[in-house]
Amino acid sequence: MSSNDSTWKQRKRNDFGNAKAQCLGKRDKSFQGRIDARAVEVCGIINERDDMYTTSSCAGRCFLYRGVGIKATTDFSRFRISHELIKDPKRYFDLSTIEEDPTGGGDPVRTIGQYDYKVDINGTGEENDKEVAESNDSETEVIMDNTDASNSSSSNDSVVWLRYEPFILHVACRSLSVASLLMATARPAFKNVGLTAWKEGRYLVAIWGDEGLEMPLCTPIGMPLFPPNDDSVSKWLAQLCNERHERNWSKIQRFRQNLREMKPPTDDDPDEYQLSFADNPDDRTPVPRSFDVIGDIAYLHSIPEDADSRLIGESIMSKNKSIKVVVARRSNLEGTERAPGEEGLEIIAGADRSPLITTHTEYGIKCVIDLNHTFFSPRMGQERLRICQQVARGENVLVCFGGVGMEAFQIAGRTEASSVVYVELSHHAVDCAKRGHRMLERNKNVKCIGAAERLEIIQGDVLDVVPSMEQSFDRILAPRPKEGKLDSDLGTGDGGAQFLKVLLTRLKEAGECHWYDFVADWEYPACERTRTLIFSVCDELGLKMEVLHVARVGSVAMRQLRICLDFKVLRS
Ligand SMILES: C[S@@+](CC[C@H](N)C(=O)[O-])C[C@H]1O[C@@H](n2cnc3c(N)ncnc32)[C@H](O)[C@@H]1O
Repeated sequence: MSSNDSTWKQRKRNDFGNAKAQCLGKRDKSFQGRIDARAVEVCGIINERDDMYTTSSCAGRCFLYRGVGIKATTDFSRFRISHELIKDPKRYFDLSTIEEDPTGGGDPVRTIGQYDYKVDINGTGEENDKEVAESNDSETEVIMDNTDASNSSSSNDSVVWLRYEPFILHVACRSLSVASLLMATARPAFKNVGLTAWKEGRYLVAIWGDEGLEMPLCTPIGMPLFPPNDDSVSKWLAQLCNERHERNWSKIQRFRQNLREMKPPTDDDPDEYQLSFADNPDDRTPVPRSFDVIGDIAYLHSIPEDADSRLIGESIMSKNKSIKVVVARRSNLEGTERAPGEEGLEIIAGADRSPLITTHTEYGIKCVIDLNHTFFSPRMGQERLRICQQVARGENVLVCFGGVGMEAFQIAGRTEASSVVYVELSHHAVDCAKRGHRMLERNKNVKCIGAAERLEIIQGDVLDVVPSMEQSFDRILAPRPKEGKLDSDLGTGDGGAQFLKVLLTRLKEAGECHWYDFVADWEYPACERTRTLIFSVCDELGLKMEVLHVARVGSVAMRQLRICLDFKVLRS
C-alpha cells in the first residue's frame, strides 16, 4: 500500500470518527432526553465499535394521541407514552382524564427544554434565557412533546388513537461491508432491515420491528368506541400493547445476542509502546505510534529504557504544533488518587513547566488537570458521552470519585439533569474541579443553560459524605479507583463492595448505577465476578437488580480491561 493510500484511509477514518463524536455529543431532543433503557445495550455494543454509531433509537412504546399522527407536525399531541407494560389498564385507558392525568401510569412526563438554549419554552419566539429556565419547575410543568394541543386544527380533533410503535434503530456505518454485516446480524431478529441512505464513507442502516398497532378509541365527536367503564375492555387493550412489548423485547434480546457475536471491535488501544519511524526514510527518529494529548501536553505512558527520550519528545513537538510539553511516565499510577505523583513524570521536551497543569477540552467542555496528582484519561471521552446519552430530563445525578470533574461537567453541560453532585476525596482533584467549574460558568459552548448552577462540588470520602446526604438520586456514577485494600483485583479487598453498599442506599426506585470495575479480557462481556458482587450487595440490602449493559471502557494493562456495568435497582 502506498503512503498516499494509507494517508487517505486514515483521513477517512478520522472523518468518520469526528462525525461519530459530533453525533453522539448532540443534546438528545427526544421526549425522555435519553436513550430508552431497553435500547441502551444495543446502542452501547454498536457505539463501542469504531466502524459504526447509532444516530437514533427507540426501544418500542405505546401511547395515546390526538391529531394527524405525524411527528414534527403541530397537529399531533401524545399522551401516556409508555415504554413499559401497562400495569393499571383502567387508569391508562380512561379517556376522560387525559388532560389532568397525562401519564396515566406510563412514563413520567418531562419538562422539555428547561435547560436548553434552543427550545422556546415560552412560545415567545425567543430562545430561553437564564431567568426563564430558573423560574420553571421540572416537577410541575408539563409540556407534551413540545406541541400545544390547543393549536390542533384537524376536524378529527377529538379522536383519540392508540398506537404501538416497535423498536427502531438507525446506524451510520463506515463502509458498505460494515453495513452489510450489521444488516445480516439484525435480520434473524428483525425482518425490516435496509440501507436508507449512503454517501462515500457513511452508510445509514435502518432496523425496525413489525409489532405495530394503530386503532381509534373514540369517534370524532369524542364518543368512546368501547364501553368506558368496562374493565374487561381496558384489560384487553392493555393486553394488546403488553403482548407487543413482550414480543418486541424478545426480538431486541435476540438482536443484542447476535450483536455480541458480531466481529469484535478493532482495538482502540493499540500498543503505544511499539515505536515506529517517521515518514521520511532518511529520518530515523522513532515516534510512538500513539500517545495521549491532554491539553497542550503530549503524555507517553512509558518509553523504552534505551530510547533517546529527548529525540522522541522533540520529534513529537515538531509534528504537533499545539503541543508545548512532552512528558513520559516513569512510575505506575498508584495510591488512592491513581496519579503518577511528584516524581512520576519526566518532561522530555518543551517548556520546563511546574506544576504540570493544563486545560483540556472535550467536545467543547473544559477541565483543568494537574498531571502529577490527578487521574485523567482523554480516552474516556466517548464513555462520558455514553453516560450523558442515558441521562433523562430532570434527573438528580451523583458523580462519585469525580477526579478533575469531566464527567460531572459533561453531564451538567450536555444534559437536562436537574442537579449534578460531585464527590471526590483528593484536594488536588477538587482544586482542579473548582477551576473547571468556574470555566463551565463562562463557557459559551455548553449546550444547556445553568450548567454551573446545577452542579455542586463536595470534597470528602464517599464513605463519609454519601451516608450523610438526605437527597436520593436517579443515577449514580461510580468510577471507583483500582487500588488499595478495597480492590479485590489485588486479592486483598472486597472489590469495592463497601462503596457500593453506601451508594445503593441513595439510589431511587428504578434508579440506575454505572459501576466501573476491572476484569481480565476473558471475563468480558459476561463479567460474572462483577455481576456477582453487585447482586450480593443488592441482595444484602433487599434490592433487586437488572443489568442494562456491560461496556468495555478501556484497558488498564495487558489483557486487563476497565468495564462499566450499568444496572437498575428495584426496591419492590
Ligand atoms: C480512577 S480515578 C477516576 C477519576 C474520574 N472519575 C475520571 O474518570 O477521570 C478515581 C478517583 O477517586 C478518588 N477517590 C478514591 N477514593 C475515594 C473515596 N473514598 N472517596 C472519594 N473519592 C475517592 C481518587 O482521588 C480519584 O480521583
